[in-house]
Amino acid sequence: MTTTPLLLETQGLHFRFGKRAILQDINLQVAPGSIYGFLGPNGAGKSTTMRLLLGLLRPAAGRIQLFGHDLAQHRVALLSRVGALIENPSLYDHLTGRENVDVTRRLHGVSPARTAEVLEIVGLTNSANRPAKEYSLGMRQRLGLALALLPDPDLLLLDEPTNGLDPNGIMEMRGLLQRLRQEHGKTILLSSHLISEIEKVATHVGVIQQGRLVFQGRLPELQQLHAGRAQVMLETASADTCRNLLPHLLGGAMLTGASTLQLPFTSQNQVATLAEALVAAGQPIYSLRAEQPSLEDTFLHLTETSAAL
Ligand SMILES: Nc1ncnc2c1ncn2[C@@H]1O[C@H](COP(=O)(O)OP(=O)(O)OP(=O)(O)O)[C@@H](O)[C@H]1O
Repeated sequence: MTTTPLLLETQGLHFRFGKRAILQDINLQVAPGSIYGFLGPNGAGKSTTMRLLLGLLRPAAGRIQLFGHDLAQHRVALLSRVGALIENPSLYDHLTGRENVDVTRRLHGVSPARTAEVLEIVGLTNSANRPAKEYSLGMRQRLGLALALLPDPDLLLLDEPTNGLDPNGIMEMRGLLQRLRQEHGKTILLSSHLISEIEKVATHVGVIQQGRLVFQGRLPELQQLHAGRAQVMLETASADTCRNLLPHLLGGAMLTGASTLQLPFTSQNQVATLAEALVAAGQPIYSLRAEQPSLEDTFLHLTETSAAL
């Protein structure tokens, strides 16, 4: 996928809970400086993968490499360069945002000046003296991120960081992730079950379905794959008649109703040629249009294809 050395790589990662295979042959490739969107429906194995990457679970087989080194052999040193937000952050509700950061800062042995820095990065400077119990869910997530940023990690692992946030909270988190990448040089692996979320922020995407990676690449590659799924929709009097009259143009079309046909879109010229041929054959055109399925639909298609394999 990339020629630069990878910041995070898994090779043939397998994991089982008891006899049940949860992850199979996961080969993640996360390039430095990327925002890698780890996308999959609920239960696909995103959280389990994150836990493996953090050394919280042990793989049944396979290797995890962080910063070019084997996690199993250099666990403590490598994980000291990783910040994580895995579930809702555990905060002391009666303490202020600043006090919450300070407690964790002392545990990390980081300099006192870092507290104000991380609060500033996550945009909580103005709310730093309010108790955490007064924070919105979005502010709590950002405070959790501030804690994760204390040791200035190179890699951030964020499991569904926008889950449960309102649209405003989602936008703030998105802006924050972009700043962390662009201004602070962080590499970010973030999971989500919503492609609409990933699409707005990720540079790379990995799609996981039922414990298998079914797509991995740059976001434009996924979008290209998506563009290739555009369809021509035709509404006429008799779909069957049109198909019989124009086998060279409509032979591969799918009947979606007695009067509707659908076929893969190849070019604008294809649509124009089809319109001319229908008119020449004396068939009415009630509507003829190229239609792009939603990106959500492509994502589902990817996962359905893999399920069928
Ligand atoms: N402790 C456990 N014991 C047995 N099975 C588990 C356990 N934890 C998770 N699983 C199963 O592992 C699979 C993957 O779960 P995981 O939480 O990694 O999925 P996910 O993609 O993160 O989904 P979600 O967004 O719903 O958390 C699911 O089928 C889940 O039921």
